Amino acid sequence: MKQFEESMYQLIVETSTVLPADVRDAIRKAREQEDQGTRAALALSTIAGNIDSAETNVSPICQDTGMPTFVIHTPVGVNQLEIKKHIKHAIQRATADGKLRPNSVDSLTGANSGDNLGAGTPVFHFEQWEEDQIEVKLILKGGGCENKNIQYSLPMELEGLGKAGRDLDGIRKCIMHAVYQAQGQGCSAGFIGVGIGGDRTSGYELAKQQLFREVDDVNPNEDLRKLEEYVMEHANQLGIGTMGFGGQATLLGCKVGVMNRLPASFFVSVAYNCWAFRRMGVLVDPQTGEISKWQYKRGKGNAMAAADEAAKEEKQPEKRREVVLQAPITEEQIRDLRVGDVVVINGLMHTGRDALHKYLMDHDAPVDLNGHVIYHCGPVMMKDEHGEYHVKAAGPTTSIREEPYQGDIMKKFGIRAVIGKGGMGAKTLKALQEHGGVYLNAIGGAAQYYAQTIKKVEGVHFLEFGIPEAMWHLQVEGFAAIVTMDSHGNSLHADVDKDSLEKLAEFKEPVFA
Ligand SMILES: O=C(O)C[C@H](O)C(=O)O
Ligand code: SF4
Repeated sequence: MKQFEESMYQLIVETSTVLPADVRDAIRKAREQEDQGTRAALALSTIAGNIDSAETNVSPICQDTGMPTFVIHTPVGVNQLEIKKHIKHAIQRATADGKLRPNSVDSLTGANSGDNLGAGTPVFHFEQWEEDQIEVKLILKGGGCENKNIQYSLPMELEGLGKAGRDLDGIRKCIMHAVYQAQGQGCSAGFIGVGIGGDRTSGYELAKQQLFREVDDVNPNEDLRKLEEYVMEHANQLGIGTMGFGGQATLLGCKVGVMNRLPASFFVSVAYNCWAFRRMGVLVDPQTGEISKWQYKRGKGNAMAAADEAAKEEKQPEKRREVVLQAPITEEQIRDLRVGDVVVINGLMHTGRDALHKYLMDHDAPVDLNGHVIYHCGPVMMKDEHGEYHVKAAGPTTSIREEPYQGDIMKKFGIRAVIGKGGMGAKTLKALQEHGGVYLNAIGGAAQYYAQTIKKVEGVHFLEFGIPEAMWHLQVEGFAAIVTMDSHGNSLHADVDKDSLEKLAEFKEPVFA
């Protein structure tokens, strides 16, 4: 079955680098709804360009290639142990080739296995079926959107929505709340899978299974069909928008499944997936190991940027202030920036995420950070034959995880700008004001777009933290991001959160009585 391993390799590469047609169509529709020149439209056009680049470069759409999760149906008699072995080899190969980021981390020591294999990774779900082909479906769901999954236990009281009971209307409220609480942190506009019932484990599994449904399929259960339609219409009125920048498109898909529960339990489990909704499937001939059919309409050759050009001709984008900065940056330059400005960075920036922030709290930095820029990013890197590193994908990670550390670290080292996505909280906002700092929101998932701005990897520290967590020193040119938190106490994230909570409260009255 040598060919089977090759087929699995193809499936993994396609899933990581080519967004399927139904997802592309949903993103296209979202773009049509946004007014040109708004922050949301700008973000969506970057996303569209990024989707095209990933396909052209055969490189990851987003640097977080997620938890590889395989759902496999086999004819009776097929050896499932062999299948697992071949898939594991294919995963190792795809990781070595820079199509997957090494993402399997020891939960106690923090050690990265380096090849995406380890206890519990990848995830396999096997089922037998009566068909004569093997079906393998794969989803690569990143950590940022995984963190926005949520499970409700009914009855309960929900922020903005009041009591949610054990009925269809209570479920409706949970789903609306799930979209609200994700804000832009899971790289909205997103897709949700909802599982009603089960226990805590099977409920989440059911929610994830829904993500394998096509975006435009119709739920055969009449109640659930109505619920899905309601959510699609009303969640998009919350005004969260792409990347939480505000706007019309917040949710691109909602799929709901139901299963039985215990009398005492009533769970509503929601799996949130970012716009970089990477899932694909294949049918494989068990004799030859070759792919006989792709299970979703593929996105290959279905360019996103063409729509962009058409849109540009219609309306002229609104002008916004653009400020070019190069580190070291002065406090005066930072105090001049306001929410809404576009900052273009040239020169040096340093990556840092969870492990580095924790480390810097009680250690010195290995390089001078005074006036410098920290980028919340865990890139995909490849080393060439001369030992030099090259960036394969490098979008931002969710910044809020650094909330306990960020303000202190900026003050301690004189850092002037932090780049990430999803925004930060009150503690950081206060520190930006006191110290003279700025938060720049990059477009989550646009890993190819940002990789192209990185001209050279100057060096690296803390490689022992693993590739994503290491501190990479990068030379960039034309790295653009939007000021969403400034040194005057303004936060776009706080504003959007407040406005969307008010809108959420408008959906308090019962709909499905
Ligand atoms: O781990 C990453 O690079 C990104 C992560 O998926 C996130 O959304 O924060
Ligand atoms: S960075 Fe955004 S697009 Fe990438 S996996 Fe995380 S949530 Fe998804």
